[in-house]
This record gives sequence, C-alpha cells and structure tokens, in this order.
Amino acid sequence: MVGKLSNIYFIGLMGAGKTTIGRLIAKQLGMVFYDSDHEIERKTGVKIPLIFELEGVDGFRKRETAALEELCQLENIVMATGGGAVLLPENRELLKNNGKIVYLRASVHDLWLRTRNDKSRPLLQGGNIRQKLEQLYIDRDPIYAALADCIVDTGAQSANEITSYIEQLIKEASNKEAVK
Ligand SMILES: Nc1ncnc2c1ncn2[C@@H]1O[C@H](COP(=O)(O)OP(=O)(O)OP(=O)(O)O)[C@@H](O)[C@H]1O
Ligand SMILES: O=C(O)C1=C[C@@H](O)[C@@H](O)[C@H](O)C1
Ligand SMILES: [Mg+2]
Repeated sequence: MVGKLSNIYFIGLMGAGKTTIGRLIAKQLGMVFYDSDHEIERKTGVKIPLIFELEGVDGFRKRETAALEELCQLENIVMATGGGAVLLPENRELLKNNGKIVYLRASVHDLWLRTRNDKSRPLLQGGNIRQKLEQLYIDRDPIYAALADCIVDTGAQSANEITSYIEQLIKEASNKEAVK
C-alpha cells in the first residue's frame, strides 16, 4: 500500500480522474500538486493537441519523459501523470524509484462518459471513442496494475468519496510505518 508520506503519483487512463483527485488529495494533505500534462503545456506554451499535431505522439513522449525527469526530483508532491506516461520503461523506473504509485482504475463505460465530449485528448479524437478506450484499456490496464503500489477501483464513487478513501489508506499506511 501507500507507504510513508513521500511523493504520490497517480496513473491511469484518460478520464480516470488523476488530475481531479490528485489535486484534491494534495489539498487535503497539504502537499503541492503537479500535473505532468500541465507542466508540458506550461513549458511549451501550447496545448497538447498542437504538440501532437506538430511533433506526433513520439515528439510528445520525449517531452513527457523530460517533464517526468524534472518532476520526479521534487519531494513531497502529488503528481497526476499523463495517461500514457507508463508506456516507456524509463518513465516507469522514474515513478517507481521516487514515490508511491496509485492506479485509478475506471470502467471503459465511465471513462467514455467522462471523455466523450472533450477535445483536449488527441488519442480520443475522431472515430469511435468507446472502441478506442476499450483498446487502450486492454493494452494498458496490465501495465498500470503491475506498476502500482495500490489500485483504487473508482466505480460509481464521486471524486470526493474517492479522495476520502485514498486519504484514509495513506493515513493508515503512515500510522503503520510510525509503529515499526
Ligand atoms: N469519480 C468521478 N466521478 C465522476 N466524474 C469524475 C470522476 N473523476 C473525474 N471525473 C470527471 O471526469 C473528467 C476527467 O477527469 P480528469 O481530467 O481528472 O481525468 P485524468 O485522469 O486526469 O485524464 P487525462 O489522463 O486525460 O489527463 C473531468 O471532467 C472530471 O470532473
Ligand atoms: O493516454 C495518453 O496517451 C495521453 C493522455 C493524456 O493525459 C495526455 O498525456 C495525452 O493526451 C496522451
Ligand atoms: Mg489529467
């Protein structure tokens, strides 16, 4: 489980709630929140769809690795990662070596409900969004699950309920470490 209160990294598919819940958890725990997607946008001064258009997915992944290298040097932070951040082995190593990893798992149906009208996710534009999410789930769920210290099934719970649940897990884990 989530061990001592160091860095907490959220992983999961687009729409899983990494940004929403990461921000809430950071506020609850008095930690600083970062989002690797937002850091890439801040550094480049442009939105992610334009990066995909100009540099393709490989160009975006290079920027993502560079952002993670910097963000993983920070201490005592909560970070929401991009949905595909776990695809490269070097990114997985960075996350594993520098914090506790929480996989926010959601059903394809919930992911679809949350992302179907959004234009900010290039991998979900055009064609059948539900099918795209199904394929991404098949490809990535095993990677997220293998990397995570803790898997939280978000189910039908609200972002606030999930936040309280994770906060509870973190507190229990830190209490256990304190009595060791
Ligand atoms: N548990 C939840 N129940 C209902 N809606 C949610 C829940 N969690 C997040 N949402 C909503 O789903 C949408 C996507 O959430 P969010 O942007 O946090 O996902 P993400 O995991 O950061 O996605 P990405 O990888 O694309 O950045 C937002 O509109 C958010 O308000
Ligand atoms: O799942 C993915 O590969 C992505 C998720 C988003 O968070 C962004 O990082 C980008 O749109 C790619
Ligand atoms: Mg996000």
